[in-house]
Amino acid sequence: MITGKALTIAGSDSGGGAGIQADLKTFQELGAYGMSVITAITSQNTLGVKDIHPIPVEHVSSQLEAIEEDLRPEAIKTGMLFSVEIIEVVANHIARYGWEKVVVDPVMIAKGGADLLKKEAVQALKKHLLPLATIITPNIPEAQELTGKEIVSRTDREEAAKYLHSLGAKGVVIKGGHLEGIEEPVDLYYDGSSMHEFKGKRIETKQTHGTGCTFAAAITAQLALGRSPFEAVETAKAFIQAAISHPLNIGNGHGPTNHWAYRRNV
Ligand SMILES: Nc1ncnc2c1ncn2[C@@H]1O[C@H](COP(=O)(O)OP(=O)(O)OP(=O)(O)O)[C@@H](O)[C@H]1O
Ligand SMILES: Cc1ncc(COP(=O)(O)O)c(N)n1
Repeated sequence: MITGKALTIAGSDSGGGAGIQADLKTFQELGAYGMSVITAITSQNTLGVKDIHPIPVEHVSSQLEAIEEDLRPEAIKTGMLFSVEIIEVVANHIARYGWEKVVVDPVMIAKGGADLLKKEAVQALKKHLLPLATIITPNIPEAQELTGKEIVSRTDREEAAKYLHSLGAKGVVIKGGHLEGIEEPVDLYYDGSSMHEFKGKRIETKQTHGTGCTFAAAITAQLALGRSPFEAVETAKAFIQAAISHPLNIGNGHGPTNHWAYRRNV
């Protein structure tokens, strides 16, 4: 029986716009049951990241064990993983427990510029986590880091998606939020045989803190509820479009998106 149990393995954002907090709000809005494994505590608001406290690996491990022992997730999402050690322990547990629907959001740098993944951990992410991914959701700078290639054209994005698929990710979404000046930010989704595009309408706003986390969490909630990867990406695109279109206008920097806009259909 599908009950919609969704797990996020990510960092805590004290400001509530990204990370664990964005993920749990998104799960709730889409009718999934949310669970969390915290990898790091960030002291953060809409102006930026002030401090990062990584959680010792044994505590990451014991959170994962507690969930497997009793609550088995139906889909999981990874976000900020910070270090090689945390990536290894997370990947080992996912493989050992046979958790199957895995959304990997390869979070690297916060909007304000802080490193949320150590430089040396990019290779570990590629080696250990990418092969476990049902869907990986890099933005353009993250796709460049993962492929080692500059991405300018549409063809570059398609090639990047195919390359990441060849490394083991079953599905790849290259997000288009960073395509400056383009009216319809297109997210490309490659499922191993076809390239699909999901178009949005660009909103000129600073209120985009946590867009990537929210988008990936919406995919995860949908997978936990039994939707296909295609349906999950389609709904996630509508969810993030609504969340960006109805900003809360709080904080003095990059404000959070509006997680309840989609369900309330505002
Ligand atoms: N200004 C915008 N207007 C409409 N859609 C947007 C805008 N910015 C981002 N998006 C959409 O939001 C989703 C997240 O994309 P984005 O490329 O911003 O991810 P990201 O950089 O990982 O986000 P973040 O780092 O803030 O978590 C994508 O579906 C993208 O197309
Ligand atoms: C804990 C955590 N996880 C992810 C992000 C990325 O979000 P953004 O790029 O919008 O700052 C973040 N800022 N904090």
